[in-house]
Amino acid sequence: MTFAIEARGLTKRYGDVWALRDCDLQLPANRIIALVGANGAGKSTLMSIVSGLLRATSGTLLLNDRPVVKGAAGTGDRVAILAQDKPLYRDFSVTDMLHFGRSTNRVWDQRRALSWLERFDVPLNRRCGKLSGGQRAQVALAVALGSRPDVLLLDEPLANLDPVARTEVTGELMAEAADTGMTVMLSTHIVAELSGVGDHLLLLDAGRPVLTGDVEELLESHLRLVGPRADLPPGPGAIVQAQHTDRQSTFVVRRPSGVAAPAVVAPGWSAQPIALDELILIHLKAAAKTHRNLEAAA
Ligand SMILES: Nc1ncnc2c1ncn2[C@@H]1O[C@H](COP(=O)(O)OP(=O)(O)OP(=O)(O)O)[C@@H](O)[C@H]1O
Repeated sequence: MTFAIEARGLTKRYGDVWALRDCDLQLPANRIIALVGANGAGKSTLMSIVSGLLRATSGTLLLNDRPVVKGAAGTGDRVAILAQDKPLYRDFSVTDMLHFGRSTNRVWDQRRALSWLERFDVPLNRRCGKLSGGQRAQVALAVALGSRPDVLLLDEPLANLDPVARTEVTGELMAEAADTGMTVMLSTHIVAELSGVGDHLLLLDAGRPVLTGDVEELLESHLRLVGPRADLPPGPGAIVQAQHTDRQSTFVVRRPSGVAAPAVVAPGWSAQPIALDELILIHLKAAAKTHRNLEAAA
């Protein structure tokens, strides 16, 4: 199978700071990948390496099966990155920004860039410096889309958008990905508003992937089991979290893929689904506990 983005042992160190640690990743093509992690987790670093702007300390990164070399990202593949500080010229009108996009990109799709701006009612003759933060984000997105990338990397693109625009943007990006075969990787640390943002998840913690997979599959495979005090949960699955009182135990388990959730788990036990934002927080807590244990053992 060809993955849009594949990493093997990918590591990036800035002096003694490990931004990425020995990451193995396989991310599918033609999807919206939500790259989630706390501040400093390594999201921007990963995107910069994927885009060819930054060299990894060690390891390999493949884009559509071809190695990415700094300065020549995935030879033959078009990669667009939209960094956190959206690069727009304040004195340029929106139309000027599209001319700029046309003159600085090998491939340019004016219709695609324009239809994005029209879709979001961005005034074309207004100077970028006079646009709202959300409108500036839309212009930067339109310029990135105009370059017809195979892989579009968006670093915190939703931060300046209101909740309605956020949902619309992610919906439109999913439609664009379906129409064109583009893969989108979109970073965010707004866990509470993650629902519907991506169809594939990559959760980074302290430079390491701690959870990755199809969002629907992840939601289906995780269950919260509540029952009488027990050392182990009933049924199959890896324990992600265990909490106990004198009389009751609560486990969050990740069941093997393809195993349907049972209607009744075991006598006295109940099973509940877990929302995505909660699932992410549970995995982050589990990862932090593992780090603490590893540090204590070292
Ligand atoms: N140029 C640099 N020099 C030294 N350390 C750096 C540099 N860039 C990033 N780092 C460090 O690498 C780690 C990962 O940073 P990165 O910017 O990739 O995280 P992030 O997940 O994108 O964070 P945020 O959500 O805050 O943008 C952090 O500890 C950061 O301080």
